[in-house]
Amino acid sequence: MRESAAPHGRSDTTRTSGTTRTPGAGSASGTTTDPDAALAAYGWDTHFADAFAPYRTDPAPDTGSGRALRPARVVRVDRGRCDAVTAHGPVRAATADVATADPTRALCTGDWVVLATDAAGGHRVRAVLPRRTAFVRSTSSQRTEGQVLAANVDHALIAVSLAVEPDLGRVERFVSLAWAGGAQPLVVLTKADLVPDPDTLDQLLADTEESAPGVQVLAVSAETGEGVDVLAAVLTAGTTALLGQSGAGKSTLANALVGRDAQEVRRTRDSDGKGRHTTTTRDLLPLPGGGVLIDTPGLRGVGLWDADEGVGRAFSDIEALAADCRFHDCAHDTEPGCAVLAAVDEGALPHRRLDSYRKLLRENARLAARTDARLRAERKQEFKRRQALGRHMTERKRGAGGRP
Ligand SMILES: Nc1nc2c(ncn2[C@@H]2O[C@H](COP(=O)(O)OP(=O)(O)OP(=O)(O)O)[C@@H](O)[C@H]2O)c(=O)[nH]1
Ligand SMILES: [Zn+2]
Repeated sequence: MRESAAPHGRSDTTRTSGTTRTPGAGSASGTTTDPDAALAAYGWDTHFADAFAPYRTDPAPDTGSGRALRPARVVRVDRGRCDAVTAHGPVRAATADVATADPTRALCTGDWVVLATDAAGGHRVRAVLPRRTAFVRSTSSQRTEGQVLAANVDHALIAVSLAVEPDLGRVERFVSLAWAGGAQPLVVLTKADLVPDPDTLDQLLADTEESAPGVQVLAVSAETGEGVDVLAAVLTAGTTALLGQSGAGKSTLANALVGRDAQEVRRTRDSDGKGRHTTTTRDLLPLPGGGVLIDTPGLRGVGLWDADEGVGRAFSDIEALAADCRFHDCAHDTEPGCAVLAAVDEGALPHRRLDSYRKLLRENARLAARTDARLRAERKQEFKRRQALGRHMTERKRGAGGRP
């Protein structure tokens, strides 16, 4: 809602909050900066501030230290712990309190959480604020299940290398995935310096635009810097996730956007944190001009997950044509009066694109069928476990004479 509210204010706070904190600033009393402003560099906005409000008034008696609960954004998750950033810098926190058997609800990069700190300086994630959006993918064909890759992503930057002819089917897949994840896609043709002929570059841009209706397509070169400023300006608000095949130039682009200096500053600042951990925010990078970049390894190879609507949006041109098919359940295959096939015959719609649409829908349907069965079985098991646990607890209480 207030997405465009204050990119400038945001970038200012990024700089001041990033460089003026000194070691030991963790003791809340010495803080003069508005914590909300410091967190804005990591994508904090009124939406999350509202979600956090009930915790803010909570004096957190259960921490036993009198310390207030704080908001933090998750940078990376590993077994039982996560790296997160707070208004006062990076922390490492235990995640046992928010453990869940449902992989689509598991804590992930980009989540905003409620952090409790005990008297000894130990941090725990107490709760996860409701996600605005989530990127979920299918993991493997054997154990079909959704895995959250990134949460609260506003834009998806799809990097496609111009070192080879762009694979438009892959562009379509990523665009579907972006929409399915609730993010606005943006296609970036990287390594533009490798296509010196402007006419060829224009043609490649046009072909890509045709495969991604309603999506901005930009050409950039990290090598020459061409287009990087334009891209940075597009990313100033909200959180952007980097998607794209291996070798597409994502890391190079991230470096160009973040700037080498910024990364070095961050690295030295990481050592300010308590303990010996070498927390880096590599997966969650505040951009110097505003906005946050999420670059997690998991996002790099992608399968669809519950992406029906995403595919529909990525192929909005085909879905619009389909409204004119004679049969409302037309498969655009051999049906008479098919408006989609007519558009292909007229040359208005590339056949390649229709094939790609069908393929992605089929793939998604296959996954959905497999998962439904599995999820049902899992929920049943979970229910049985809880029931057994409930019985066990009651029996224990009785056994110890602790009848309520
Ligand atoms: N000519 C040219 N080469 C580039 C450009 N950007 C990246 N490259 C090269 O492309 C290769 C891959 O770049 P990376 O940034 O590592 O690609 P990536 O997408 O992060 O790859 P993964 O980490 O495997 O996912 C490297 O050899 C880069 O030097 C560019 O703008 N122009
Ligand atoms: Zn049809």
